[in-house]
Amino acid sequence: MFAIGVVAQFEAAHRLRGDFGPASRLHGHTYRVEVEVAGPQLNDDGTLFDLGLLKAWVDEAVGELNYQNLDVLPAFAQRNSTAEEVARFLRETLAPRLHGKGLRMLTVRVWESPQAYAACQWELL
Ligand SMILES: Nc1nc2c(c(=O)[nH]1)N=C([C@H](O)[C@H](O)COP(=O)(O)OP(=O)(O)OP(=O)(O)O)CN2
Ligand SMILES: [Zn+2]
Repeated sequence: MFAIGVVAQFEAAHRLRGDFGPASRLHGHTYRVEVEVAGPQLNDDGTLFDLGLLKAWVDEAVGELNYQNLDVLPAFAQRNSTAEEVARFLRETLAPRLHGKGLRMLTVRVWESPQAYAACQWELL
């Protein structure tokens, strides 16, 4: 299996509903996003998939969240804006573009701080 990945960053505010202590008040994070795709075969040009295209798609998806209050976005209307749900949003945005390209697995990792992350893995075939 081969894998490639890109990294992006965004700033956003949110509050969590539930028993999250200070995190139930409005606050912000500098989120770090890591997106990896994996597959068994390289193309004739020696790549698994074009890193530039992957980066452009990730930047576009992350751009929808940058400098937003996550809680007022339609994507989070019925969901707590946890790092897991941010990872889910990015997976749901990216996966349709990645299907049918010989890739097997999409992994999205969302860091809320340098110490804490949530990840979402999705089979692409
Ligand atoms: N499973 C999850 N748990 C929590 C999430 C999450 O996304 N998934 N998010 C939060 C809050 O967003 C919170 O802002 C994070 O707070 P905390 O873990 O306390 O981290 P801090 O850096 O703000 O605090 P330190 O104690 O200084 O590390 C909470 N839980
Ligand atoms: Zn938070």
